[in-house]
Amino acid sequence: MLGSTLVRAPVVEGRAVTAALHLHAVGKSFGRVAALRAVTLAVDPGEYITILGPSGSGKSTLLRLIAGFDRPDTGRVEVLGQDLAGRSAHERGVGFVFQSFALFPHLSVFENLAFGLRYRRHAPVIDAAQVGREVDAALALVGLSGLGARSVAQISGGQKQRVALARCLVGKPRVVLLDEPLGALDANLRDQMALELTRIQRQLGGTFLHVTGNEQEALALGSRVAVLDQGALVQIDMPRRLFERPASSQVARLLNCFNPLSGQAAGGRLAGPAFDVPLPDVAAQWHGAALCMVRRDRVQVDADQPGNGGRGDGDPRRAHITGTYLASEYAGSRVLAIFRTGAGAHFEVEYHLSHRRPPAFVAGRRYALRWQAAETLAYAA
Ligand SMILES: Nc1ncnc2c1ncn2[C@@H]1O[C@H](COP(=O)(O)OP(=O)(O)OP(=O)(O)O)[C@@H](O)[C@H]1O
Repeated sequence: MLGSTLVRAPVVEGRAVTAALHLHAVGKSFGRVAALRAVTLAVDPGEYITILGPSGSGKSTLLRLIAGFDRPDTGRVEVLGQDLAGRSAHERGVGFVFQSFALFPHLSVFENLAFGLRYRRHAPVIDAAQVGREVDAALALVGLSGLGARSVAQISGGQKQRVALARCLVGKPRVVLLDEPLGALDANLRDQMALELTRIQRQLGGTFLHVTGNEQEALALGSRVAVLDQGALVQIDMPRRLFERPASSQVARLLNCFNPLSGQAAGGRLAGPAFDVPLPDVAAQWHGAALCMVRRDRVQVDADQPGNGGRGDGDPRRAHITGTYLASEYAGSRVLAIFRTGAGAHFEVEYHLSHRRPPAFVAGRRYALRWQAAETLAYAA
């Protein structure tokens, strides 16, 4: 089977002794732009790591340095303990799946896979029967058995994505790099292919590094998620931990599921334009500029009670602000209800339809938006 031939790191008493991929303080600048700043990351064999970052955060640069398409200015890249400095892209044993698929358009699906096997510099496969077996195994792995004779011009976008993945895997890479692999697919295909990627990775036991700007993709697929911001790795954590405890307000913003409230902290409360809400206990003694992040799915919406001065329903640990309902966005199993606060900012409340349904809000009407102080995240600004 294809998976059994992938190179794995030695394991002692169930613990890997060598990282599959180890970046040591890798830095890269383009002129005055620091694309990567001392990035250090160790990826265990068999891990599926997602790298989440906004546009321009250095995701592609990072992959290009690992793949050997570009060289770091500082630091080093190791695969299974070997320093890759001075090794060309062909000699690294690192596979790359491009967002644009980068297939040879004039070749069949079979030939797209066979090409790399026959013409690679290190250990080319010349025996036609062996080429056939390896290509068939890779096509079976990605669910494309029987499609080998088809021209790549005659297959769908989803199938192209699978061919691109199979073409990478047929070379038995030690590490698989995926550059926004779902970016070119429509929403249905994206969900399907996301499941396929994790199935394939588990089946192979391979090491995958997947970069994306989509927080849901990063959280759903990664066994750990590394967050890249302005060229620096700002947090590496399991998805649940990252979601519940973003290390900074930048990370929380990137997760795209919080409402930010900036104001002045004093006396255990955060006061800002048109709000005055209790801070969580960790920030009870704070004094000065601060930022609270309120999870969209933790907000309760009720009919507003006029004249309460924004102090809420008497529970001092429960925050209360007033918002005017604007509109809702429906996204499959979720609904996002959008309100405007007294300060003119948008405040969003998320309803997961399997848990709770939104009431019938009336556009232009004022509502009370409430949450528990203990459930907010506080950051010094
Ligand atoms: N060849 C280059 N020459 C000059 N600047 C570059 C080059 N490649 C990248 N940069 C700059 O380095 C920074 C990081 O770019 P990079 O493409 O790695 O980001 P990214 O996170 O992959 O972005 P996107 O998600 O938009 O592809 C950006 O400021 C970019 O403009």
